[in-house]
Amino acid sequence: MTEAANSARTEAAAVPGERSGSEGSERSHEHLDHAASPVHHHHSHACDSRHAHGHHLLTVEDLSISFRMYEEGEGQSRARAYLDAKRREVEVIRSLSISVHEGEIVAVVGASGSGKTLLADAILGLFEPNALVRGRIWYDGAPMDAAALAAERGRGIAYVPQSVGSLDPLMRVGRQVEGAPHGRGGTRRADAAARRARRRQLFERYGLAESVARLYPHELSGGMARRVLLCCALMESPKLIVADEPTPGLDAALAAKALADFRAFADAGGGVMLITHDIELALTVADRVAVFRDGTVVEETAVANFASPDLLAHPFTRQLWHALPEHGFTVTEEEACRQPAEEGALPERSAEGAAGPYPEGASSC
Ligand SMILES: Nc1ncnc2c1ncn2[C@@H]1O[C@H](COP(=O)(O)OP(=O)(O)OP(=O)(O)O)[C@@H](O)[C@H]1O
Ligand code: NI
Repeated sequence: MTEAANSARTEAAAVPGERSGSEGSERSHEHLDHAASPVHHHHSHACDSRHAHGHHLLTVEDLSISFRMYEEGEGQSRARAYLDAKRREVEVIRSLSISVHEGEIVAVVGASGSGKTLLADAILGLFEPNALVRGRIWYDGAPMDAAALAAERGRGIAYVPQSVGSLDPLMRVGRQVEGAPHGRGGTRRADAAARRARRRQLFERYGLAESVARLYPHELSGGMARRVLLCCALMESPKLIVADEPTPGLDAALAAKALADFRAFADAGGGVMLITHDIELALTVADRVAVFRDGTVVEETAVANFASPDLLAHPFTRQLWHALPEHGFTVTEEEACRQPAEEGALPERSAEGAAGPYPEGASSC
């Protein structure tokens, strides 16, 4: 993608609806510490033995993200205000490590609010003004700080954001997907034509009529907007795609198409981090699953290990296994609130009082 379109999209992506602030992106660079030397060949997780993976495209090590809440402590001495602010520091991601290799899809599954989008934000170099970020991130073998990550956004690392509000509201979606052409004169015209052809191909693949290219984002339905975001990511030749909940709003056929495209992208040597709350979906397409709970990865395991709960190491992952519809019953809230001490098989229960696929549910715990 060329500079203009990329920066347009980048700026848009820096203000994705809910809770981002563009001013925040620069502020916390110094907090992503890079003291250690690159250790990207180090494996501490279980790798998929079926899958002869290539090198690490992405390694996140010991990532922690906290938010400072500033409301308190005003009108007091600075020292007092500092202490109050410290006390109001809320850690949302803690000691998180995860990696994505060439050729694989790693699904990140976890309940709503467990920190999945924050992980994506950190990988894309998008930080809130009040965020404190610590840890190490390597992309394609190189240690990265926030600025370096932001520079890869839309280039080496494509992002399918969760919020459809991240499209540029002032640009027709066709141009937005195509991006501005590279080069000068004839080269530029050829590049523009090639981009248009590629965009048309993607629109056709995702059932977007050619007339959609002339629409502005606010004229799209939610599902159309999501397909446009997918087309944006697939337009480029990134090495890594970070897709945050890319399928809601798509019907089954379109969702399957999107997942098949991620699969093809990975099979061609790319890496995909597929963030989803839908573990069933994750199991159909991913090579490995990183199970998220309360801001950290409690287990990173091969999809094949979901064949039996005995192959799963963490009690929470086993609870997820038991909660899969094909295993006949779900976990009640009471069980969900129990501590990992009760590691054995959960007693069989009816679906009554089920807390959904995530044992902690919406958290009445
Ligand atoms: N700027 C912020 N200040 C304070 N807390 C924040 C901020 N941004 C996010 N959080 C908190 O961090 C937690 C994780 O949020 P995140 O969006 O990463 O969850 P998620 O796993 O992506 O959820 P979902 O599945 O609903 O998208 C939430 O509790 C959220 O309230
Ligand atoms: Ni999210």
